[in-house]
Amino acid sequence: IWKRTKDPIVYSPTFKPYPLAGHLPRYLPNRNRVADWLTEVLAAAPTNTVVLRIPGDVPGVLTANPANVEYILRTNFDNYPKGGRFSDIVHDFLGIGIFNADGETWRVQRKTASFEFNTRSLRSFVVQCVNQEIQTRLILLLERVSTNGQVIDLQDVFERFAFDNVCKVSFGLDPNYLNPESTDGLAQHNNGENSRTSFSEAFRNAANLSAGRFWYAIPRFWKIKKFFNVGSERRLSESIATVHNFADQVIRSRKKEKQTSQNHDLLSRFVASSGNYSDKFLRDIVISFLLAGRETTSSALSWFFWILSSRPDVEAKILDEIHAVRAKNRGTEKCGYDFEELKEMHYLHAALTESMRLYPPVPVNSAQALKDDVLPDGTQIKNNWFISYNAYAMGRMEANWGKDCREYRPERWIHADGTFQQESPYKFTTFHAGPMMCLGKENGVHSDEVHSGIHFGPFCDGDRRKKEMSPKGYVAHAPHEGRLAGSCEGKKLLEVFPSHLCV
Ligand code: HEM
Repeated sequence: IWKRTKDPIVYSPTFKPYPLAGHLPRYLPNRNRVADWLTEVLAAAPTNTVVLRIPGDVPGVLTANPANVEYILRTNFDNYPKGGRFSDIVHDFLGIGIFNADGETWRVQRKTASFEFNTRSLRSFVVQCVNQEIQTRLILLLERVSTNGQVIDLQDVFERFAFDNVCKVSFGLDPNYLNPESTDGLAQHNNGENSRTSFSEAFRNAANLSAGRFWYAIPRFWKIKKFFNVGSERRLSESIATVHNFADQVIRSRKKEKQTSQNHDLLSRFVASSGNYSDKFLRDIVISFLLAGRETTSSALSWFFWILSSRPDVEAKILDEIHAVRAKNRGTEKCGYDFEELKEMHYLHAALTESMRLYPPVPVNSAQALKDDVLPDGTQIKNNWFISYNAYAMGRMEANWGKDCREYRPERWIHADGTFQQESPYKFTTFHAGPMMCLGKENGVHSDEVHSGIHFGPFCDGDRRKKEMSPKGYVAHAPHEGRLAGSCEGKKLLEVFPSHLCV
């Protein structure tokens, strides 16, 4: 048996599989601490890269090596689409939306979306939506909780805050999920708004249950549950149906308004663009955008405030910087910040980036090889294998960040002249890199073009974009607005939530 099953694959000497069982016996005792376990595995491997084999699944490569990451995300991009392994799992929910698309289907969405993300009008719309959400909901909620001495789940609050924002920007729709009238953060809606509430809840369930499919010890076991329509799969199909029905209604009415609409949201922009998209295609696009901005933003904010709760020194520096910028620009009495002010807050930028280095909202990202290949560190990869880069582990590799890699130290992002200094996106992979880099990141595709040397040629209209860019090319980003909310009126968010943050 041993001879017949002898594996021709070359494994890392520090991460050998068991005969037949592969790495399953190593994975099972660590399945409740996968992120830390994989960090240990990758840190011990000579090139921070290992081959993984779980019986019943295709083998794959895990890496935390920036040279390998650059190779798969940029140099040999065409050989590493998302592929069927990923797409199969999320297809029910995302369809062929940008998050789940490859090839021409991805390119079409990326082209329109990246153009729109760099327009001044969309950026102004984002600022307007986020400011409104902060002033009329978030601050009211936090103030009331603080006055009453209540305990709330801050991650839940941020999730609702992010969902309201991203719905308004993507859909032109306000679900009012962060309702200040509700002390536990749960929206209590009246009759007319019930469908919006159930849409928000259904969206949350659909996202969580779809993600749960990745974590089965027996890969594809969820397909059996889906076939019999039981348990989590039944709940998932119900949630998806609710989301889809609601989205379809909005899309139909938006198409009717097409000629008269002055809406600035992304859906209206896609409807108004020259592409004659089907309702289903538009639905897939919008759902991907909702997913893209919702949990990423709330996860980033939750970890950031959790870290700050134990670092009063960093909190004090952030507040000093905010006060200095405010005093310099327009005194202390006004709330809200514009792009130019945010750009002056280098320490705040560093503090947030450092928190996302250690706790990236998207900790793992995968692609699938189309052809056999050899990565820059010599690791062999075969056709159809998956390849994952592990952003969580990458933020904790001594080879990437030095001996103090596990320390939270915003100063590592500050240049000698006091300004924020970017890192290569192939080393700081929190926002992905290469042509598929996150569109929600400030500087959007531009920062990546600078790092990767890629020009978006066929997908971007350089002239119009240049005209519409602000003088310094800054792009709106929901978390910037959110995280400044607490400093309005001089209040410190961390005094409001001393130690009750749930993450
Ligand atoms: C802290 C906040 C965020 C983080 C850490 C983040 C991270 C990421 C990552 C890792 C990806 C790559 C995903 C993949 O290809 O599998 C991505 C893609 C994307 N992000 Fe973000 N994101 C954030 C916020 C946002 C926001 C607010 C939006 C806008 C609504 C957004 C829009 C997108 C889009 C459209 C893509 C797909 C790009 C493509 O495939 O071409 N992101 N983001």
